[in-house]
Amino acid sequence: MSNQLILALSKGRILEETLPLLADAGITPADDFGRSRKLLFDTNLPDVKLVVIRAVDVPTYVQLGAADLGVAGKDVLLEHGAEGLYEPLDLGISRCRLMTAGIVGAQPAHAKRRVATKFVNVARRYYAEQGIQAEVIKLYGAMELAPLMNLADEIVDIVDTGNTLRANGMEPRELIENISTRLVVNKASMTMKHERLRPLIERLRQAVTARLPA
Ligand SMILES: Nc1ncnc2c1ncn2[C@@H]1O[C@H](COP(=O)(O)OP(=O)(O)OP(=O)(O)O)[C@@H](O)[C@H]1O
Ligand SMILES: O=P(O)(O)OC[C@H]1O[C@H](OP(=O)(O)OP(=O)(O)O)[C@H](O)[C@@H]1O
Repeated sequence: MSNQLILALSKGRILEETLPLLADAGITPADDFGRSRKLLFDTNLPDVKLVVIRAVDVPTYVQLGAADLGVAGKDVLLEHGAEGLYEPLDLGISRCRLMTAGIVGAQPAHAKRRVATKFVNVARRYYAEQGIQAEVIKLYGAMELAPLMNLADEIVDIVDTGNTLRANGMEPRELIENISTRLVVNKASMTMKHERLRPLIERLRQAVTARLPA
């Protein structure tokens, strides 16, 4: 393990909300951040580097110790599994819900419910807990299209405003989990680099707390 602390950030929507939070915690990326094709960045803190990767890859980097810490949606963490990871902090950003959804008014047409989702592990677990037989179909995006094209009876997906569902004649059904973005830490790093990780986690914790309504 190197002497650097590597923080893995989720690209996209989460990144936009993570950067102001990092700034509040006194962590700012080097000047070229966002202006180059680079993926590994220095910060104002000499021993902290950032990597910016796809959201689904963050748990893998942190679990396997390529990164010491990571910022990832709870949806992604539930799907990946928690092995080798601590989750010390809810960052309170990118809030949304993981839900089942279907065509407005439609009843599942098949004895074994066909469910399209990119969250296959979450979906299998959820339907098993409900005692519902489900055939889970893996998709990588545009889940809302699947019931319209009769590929599936239902989807499991992220819902925020509900606009995407409404725009496609669909309705939210059951809540599976409330989602927000979490800080995750590699378990071995937490032991080996505790002295340097602890103040960093504390700075982030204070930045999160400062945003809570009084
Ligand atoms: N509509 C939403 N509102 C709030 N948070 C959301 C919403 N959609 C997704 N999220 C959260 O943001 C995370 C990343 O979403 P984003 O749409 O940027 O990436 P993605 O489409 O899953 O990733 P990629 O572009 O790499 O395929 C999700 O894992 C979830 O935690
Ligand atoms: O309830 P809403 O406010 O409409 O948000 C839900 C939508 O947001 C996410 O998609 P996103 O906009 O990130 O697009 P993508 O995942 O397909 O890239 C998610 O996959 C839903 O489709």
